[in-house]
Amino acid sequence: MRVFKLMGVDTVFLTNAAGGLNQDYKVGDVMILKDHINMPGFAGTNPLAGPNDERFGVRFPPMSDAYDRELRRLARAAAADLGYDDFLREGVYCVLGGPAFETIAECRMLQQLGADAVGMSTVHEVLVARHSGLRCFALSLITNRAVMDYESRETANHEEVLETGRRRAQQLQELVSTMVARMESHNNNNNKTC
Ligand SMILES: O=P(O)(O)O[C@H]1O[C@H](CO)[C@@H](O)[C@H]1O
Ligand SMILES: Nc1nc2[nH]cnc2c(=O)[nH]1
Repeated sequence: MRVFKLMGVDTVFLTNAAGGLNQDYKVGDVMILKDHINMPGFAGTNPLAGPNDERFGVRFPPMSDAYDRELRRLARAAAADLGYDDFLREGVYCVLGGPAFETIAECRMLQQLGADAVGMSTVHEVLVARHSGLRCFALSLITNRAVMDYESRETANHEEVLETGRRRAQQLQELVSTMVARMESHNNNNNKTC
């Protein structure tokens, strides 16, 4: 993220595969991140720990505005125009350290804490990006449903994650490229009026 910042990048798009905790979510849904829970951060694991590099940002950066409101609005509009409303969601992503998938008790706890999806990435990058003042937009593909029921015979597995990723890849590409095209056209129009 810091190299991007030094290269003059101002906005980053992040994507991940995640397990669905929200009982309304289905495998194949695409969730716009509106917020996150940084579980490793509760135990002091944060990429911003250690001496602050003032060239990039302040010691105590806010995170209540981590996921850009305007880009989320743009994503909802682009998804509606592409006919993706049926599988578009907006919710809270919780990061855990991995690499093991969650226990049933952990999934139940995360759901009660307000998380809609659980994964192992993205939040570290967002913390560093926001510290540097980059605008962030992130999407989770719900690749599997978190196992929440002691009667269930299902288990999370990486093959299902990869398979769901392959199934939605083209639509995710379409969503991101439509957003980027609209951002470019917006920027060009603004430059003309300046
Ligand atoms: O977060 P990404 O890398 O998209 O992938 C998620 O899916 C993988 C597990 O199947 C883990 O790598 C987890 O972090
Ligand atoms: N932690 C976690 N990461 C995932 N990545 C894809 N699915 C999952 C999941 O169920 N849990």
